Amino acid sequence: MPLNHLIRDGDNPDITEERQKATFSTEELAIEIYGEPLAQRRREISAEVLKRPELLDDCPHVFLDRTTKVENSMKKTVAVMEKGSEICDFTSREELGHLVCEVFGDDGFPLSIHFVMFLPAIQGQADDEQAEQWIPRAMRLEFIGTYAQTELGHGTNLRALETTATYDKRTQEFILHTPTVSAYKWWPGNLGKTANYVIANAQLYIDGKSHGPHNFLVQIRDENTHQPMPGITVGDIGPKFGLNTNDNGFLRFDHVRIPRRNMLMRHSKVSADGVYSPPVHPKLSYGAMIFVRATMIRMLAHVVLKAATIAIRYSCVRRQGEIKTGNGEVKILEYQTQQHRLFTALARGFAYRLVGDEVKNLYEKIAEEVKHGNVEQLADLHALLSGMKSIVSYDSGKAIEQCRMACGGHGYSHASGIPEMYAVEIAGCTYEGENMVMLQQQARYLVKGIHRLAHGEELSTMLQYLANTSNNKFRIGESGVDLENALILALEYIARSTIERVTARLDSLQNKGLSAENAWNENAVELTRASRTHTRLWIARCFRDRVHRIENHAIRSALTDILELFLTYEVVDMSQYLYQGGYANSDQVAQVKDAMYKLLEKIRPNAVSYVDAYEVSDTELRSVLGRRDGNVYDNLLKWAKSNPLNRTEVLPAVEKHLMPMMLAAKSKL
Ligand SMILES: CCCCC/C=C\C/C=C\C/C=C\C=C\C(=O)SCCNC(=O)CCNC(=O)[C@H](O)C(C)(C)COP(=O)(O)OP(=O)(O)OC[C@H]1O[C@@H](n2cnc3c(N)ncnc32)[C@H](O)[C@@H]1OP(=O)(O)O
Ligand SMILES: Cc1cc2nc3c(=O)[nH]c(=O)nc-3n(C[C@H](O)[C@H](O)[C@H](O)COP(=O)(O)OP(=O)(O)OC[C@H]3O[C@@H](n4cnc5c(N)ncnc54)[C@H](O)[C@@H]3O)c2cc1C
Repeated sequence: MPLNHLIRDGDNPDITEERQKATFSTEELAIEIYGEPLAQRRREISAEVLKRPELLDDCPHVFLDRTTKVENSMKKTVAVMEKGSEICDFTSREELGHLVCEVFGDDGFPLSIHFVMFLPAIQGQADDEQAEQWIPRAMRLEFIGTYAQTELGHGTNLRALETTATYDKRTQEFILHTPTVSAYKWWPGNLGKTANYVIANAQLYIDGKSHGPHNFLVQIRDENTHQPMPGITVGDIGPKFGLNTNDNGFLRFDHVRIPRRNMLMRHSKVSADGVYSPPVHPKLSYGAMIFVRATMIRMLAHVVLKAATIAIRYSCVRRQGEIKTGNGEVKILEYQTQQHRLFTALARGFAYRLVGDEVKNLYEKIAEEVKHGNVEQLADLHALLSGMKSIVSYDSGKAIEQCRMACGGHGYSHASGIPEMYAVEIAGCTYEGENMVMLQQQARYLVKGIHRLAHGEELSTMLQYLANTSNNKFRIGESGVDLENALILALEYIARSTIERVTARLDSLQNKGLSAENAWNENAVELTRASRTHTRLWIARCFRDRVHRIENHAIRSALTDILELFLTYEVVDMSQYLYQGGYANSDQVAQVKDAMYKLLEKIRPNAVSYVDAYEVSDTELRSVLGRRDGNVYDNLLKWAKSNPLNRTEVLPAVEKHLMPMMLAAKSKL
């Protein structure tokens, strides 16, 4: 029985040869990633989808115009809702998530924000009576909802949002209003053409006094006719870099009245006679963002692992050039440069995927406490997620782009599937908080940590390494210090010294009389760097702990290679910081590089098996280059021939424009 369970007859022999080299069971690695029941259910769901043409695309979706893409996704949504429960358990987020990936891919679908933000916002922020009123109807899809916070003029600075919700005591209603063009809601997913209700974030006014942004449930389209409600102007914002199947929208309220009980009142309340009760923590109305920041990590990792699957498989069936003259053309994966760009992407994908599980679990634990009024750990969670969403979105984007370029010219074609993946993934740097802004949110927390330490106050678990000042010398190669430990300590030093340095500079500027705000802005770039080093350390530690917990020896060993590659790559990438304070010398950094290159060689025979074990079906991958069977060239030709420009030998446009021009040119002779 081969260790790689994806070997089939008729596959490209070059890819079969790769699978025969596996040194671990791909099935066991899949179980480690997904857990046994889910690994099995995912395969069953993928097989069921293949049997149902109504869930599959008639042609590659990149050949379609935007209107057809949107229509297709709506048609398939109905098919999923009608038949989906025969295929998967709708109460399991994991199973449903997998079905959605199979059927819709990455580019969006009509219910994405309904499930990802609208429902979570109600679950976290509605009081029990409101939850009872709204959640069952929303779950049954009697209507579709979205989350409308960002405005044309403001997305980051939420305190400056202009939409108002003014309480009218006389009628016990809120009046939602868009006072200026810059106050139009702009960007919410599925707002453009789909949603009936929005959770609108608006400045609450009672008796002329502002109480800051709060969330309100507002009906924007009739549930039966889908026409905009009175006082509502709504539409789609137009084509974007990616996510064009999603109808991101604009929205204007013209004095729209809603009942008092449409303000989400779990945390803050307005009584019938207009008395305002504030929440136990001022930022609890930002809960839906915290939820998405926590869950998006795994989603971003998933895209990296898909891109790595495509590029690694393709690199084993693509032959070009010789390493030793006369020995014949080699698989491009034999080149060290190719291994370096692809295996480091693979390592980041695995790290973010497994760490993403931990982040999700931590979020669920703290969210439950917050629901019961305990907000003690909210600041830690907010800081962690601000850093995580920024590092993972940006570094995943770089990894995906490396995968695309590693496929040469064919990577630039939509046949590879990677351009669309990149376009979707990179949006994660912007949505749920622009990365530079979020990194600074975390930097506030780090600077406070250094100040607490200086005052002898206790540090949260996450920051305790800041007190480890005895870690001041790189211990790579020393007897009794293994590679992993030396690298983790190096990452701790990088983070600690960077945070200390920027805090000292910040303090000294303030001591010289600069205002706190100006001192901050003068150090903003370094503060974001400090944030990055801290988050990369947190990911490294969390990934290491996760790998150490694996019981299956062969799988732990396979993932240890990936972990060590990840750690060496992170240290090399940030090695300039190791020289500050004389922690390391160039020979020691060269040792880390050597270890990294050895790991590339070690990982090479298992490369295809690592991505096979992640088990993304061909349906979901939507890539000619990344096909499981490795039969790329025949299928590239088929893909090109089937594109709409090839439907006729002579394009009507050629007949209409170019032929007359050429005829006219000839007639002038
Ligand atoms: C399942 C995965 C996802 C699937 C996705 C599917 C497809 C992908 C497609 C599309 C994307 C989908 C959805 C996208 C949705 C959106 O983008 S919704 C809009 C998101 N908008 C934002 O994220 C806005 C970013 N801005 C902010 O969060 C805040 O304005 C900001 C934090 C920048 C500042 O807030 P402000 O009120 O001005 O606060 P201060 O700077 O004064 O800070 C005061 C203190 O409050 C702390 N704090 C801030 N936010 C929080 C929070 N959320 N929780 C806890 N604490 C918070 C802050 O740290 C300060 O603390 P200290 O005073 O330092 O102690
Ligand atoms: C694909 C996609 C889907 C989205 N979906 C939704 C949705 O469903 N619902 C919703 O409400 N919104 C949604 N958004 C909006 C999104 O949340 C915002 O675009 C995002 O929060 C960034 O805000 P902004 O556009 O105002 O950027 P800006 O804040 O204008 O950023 C522009 C630049 O200014 C910089 N900048 C801004 N403020 C500061 C500061 N204080 N310090 C330093 N630099 C700063 C930024 O770093 C950035 O470089 C979506 C956006 C995208 C791209």
